[in-house]
Amino acid sequence: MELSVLDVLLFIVATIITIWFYFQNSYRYWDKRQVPYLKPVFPYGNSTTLLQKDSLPAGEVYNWYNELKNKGHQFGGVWSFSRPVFVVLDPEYIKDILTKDFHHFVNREIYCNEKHDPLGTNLFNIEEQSWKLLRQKLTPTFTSGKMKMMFKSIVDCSDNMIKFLEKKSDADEDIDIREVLASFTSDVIGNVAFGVESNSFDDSKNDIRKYGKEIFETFDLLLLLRIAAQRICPNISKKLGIKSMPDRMIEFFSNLVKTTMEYRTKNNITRPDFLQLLIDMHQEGETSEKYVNFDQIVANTLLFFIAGFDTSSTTMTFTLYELARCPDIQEKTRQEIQKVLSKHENKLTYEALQEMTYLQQVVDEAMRIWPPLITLGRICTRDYRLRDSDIVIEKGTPVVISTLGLGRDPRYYADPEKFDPERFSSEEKNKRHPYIHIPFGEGPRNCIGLRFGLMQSKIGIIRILTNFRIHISTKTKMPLTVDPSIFLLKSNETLYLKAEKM
Ligand code: HEM
Repeated sequence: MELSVLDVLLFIVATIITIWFYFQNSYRYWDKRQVPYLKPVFPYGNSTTLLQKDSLPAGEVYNWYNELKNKGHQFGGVWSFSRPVFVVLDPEYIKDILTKDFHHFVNREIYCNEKHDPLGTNLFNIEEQSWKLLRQKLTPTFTSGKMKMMFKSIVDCSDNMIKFLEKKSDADEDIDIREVLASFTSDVIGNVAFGVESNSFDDSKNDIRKYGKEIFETFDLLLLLRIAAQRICPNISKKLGIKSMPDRMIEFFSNLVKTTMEYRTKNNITRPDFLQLLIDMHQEGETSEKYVNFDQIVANTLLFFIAGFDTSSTTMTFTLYELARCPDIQEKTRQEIQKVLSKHENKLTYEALQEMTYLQQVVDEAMRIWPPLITLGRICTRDYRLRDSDIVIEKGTPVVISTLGLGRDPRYYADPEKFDPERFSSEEKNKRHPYIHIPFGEGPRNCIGLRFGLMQSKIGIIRILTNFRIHISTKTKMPLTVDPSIFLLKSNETLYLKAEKM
């Protein structure tokens, strides 16, 4: 049977009309459930940031937070394309979802395909029982004892950064501080996750740094299409078997782990790092409950690298930005550091770090304004009735929380743009709901690397502040603004600093 042009045209029109009806039906979802909502636009729903050039959807949740807040709501419904999404604003509801009723919200809605992409199946992505088991196995890797063991490696890695900054200071050159800190954290995580002694300051094109850049800084149309497909029909996109990263990247990291494992086993070498802890678990054998297989080792060392290096360098970048803008606070922080160090024979030790309480306030305040992960997400895994209401969040509904929105909400922080570490004194902290400041997430699925992330960020800041006075270069366009196009926080402007030797 031959089809005429008219048949084809009729088919296309019928398909468009069917899709349109499907979307319109979905756009009645929140109204039917008496949940306040933001008006959607066909076919994007409320994901209109996707319309912006070079834009991924990270910033949209912040916009949803503000729009719902301005209408006086504590929660609300939106649509990502045709898919209903639940946005939570109120800290007490956030506490229910992340902690108290966690068993209804165990998973994240992240693309994860165990069959086709074993290396994408890491702790961040996997679900339910598999997640629970792996989290139990990996938790002992992040105890304070293990952090103490890795402390010296991090301090040693910071030497190269200080040497680099000294050269820049002598030449009176501007410093792209984000790039410097990304090199430092890339060296640290390369060292503790893969056992590689890299120096990104001498060899800025080394492979670990190169792939790190690629993971976070490459915009790719395929990725954008995949996100759109996932949101409209997550089950179908899962079955397509697309991998989470390019084959050559997977191959590079698998080979790196394989070679290091073989070398250590053959030469009977052990090192104080994450990789060693995973190798030890692997060597316990399949019958042990601690056992992790080779793919799990690669997937999770890679995850530590991805989750650990950009988040920490972002924390340091924005802390230094605020300290450079506020010389008095910079001086106060330096004085505390020097006072504590003098009590510890001028040695930077794990114990000395724990005593620097003002530094912790400074980092908290920087993460309030600039949380490295601006959105937290969960997927409802069992129907859930919202406290004191008849509203039921149905199984399969994505739930999102804006850490950026909470941190900049004037209801919680007067003059939210102002950098003021006093907001995190114990007295001030006690006045606020604890779920307003959650830069590491909360509940059983919070950041497993919190201790490590804070430790390496503080070490970087201490090393810089004890060697240099920092200033904003005139080359920096101020004030910095948030780039909504990527998953992790970044500013639209490059932050250039000047470092003055002390
Ligand atoms: C300052 C640095 C860091 C920040 C701000 C940060 C922030 C976060 C946030 C917000 C989450 C999501 C939590 C939630 O959904 O409730 C997370 C999860 C995670 N982070 Fe971090 N992170 C940092 C450093 C690290 C480091 C250094 C590592 C590893 C070495 C790491 C590994 C992970 C992992 C594995 C998860 C997923 C946990 C799970 O699903 O069980 N993070 N992080």
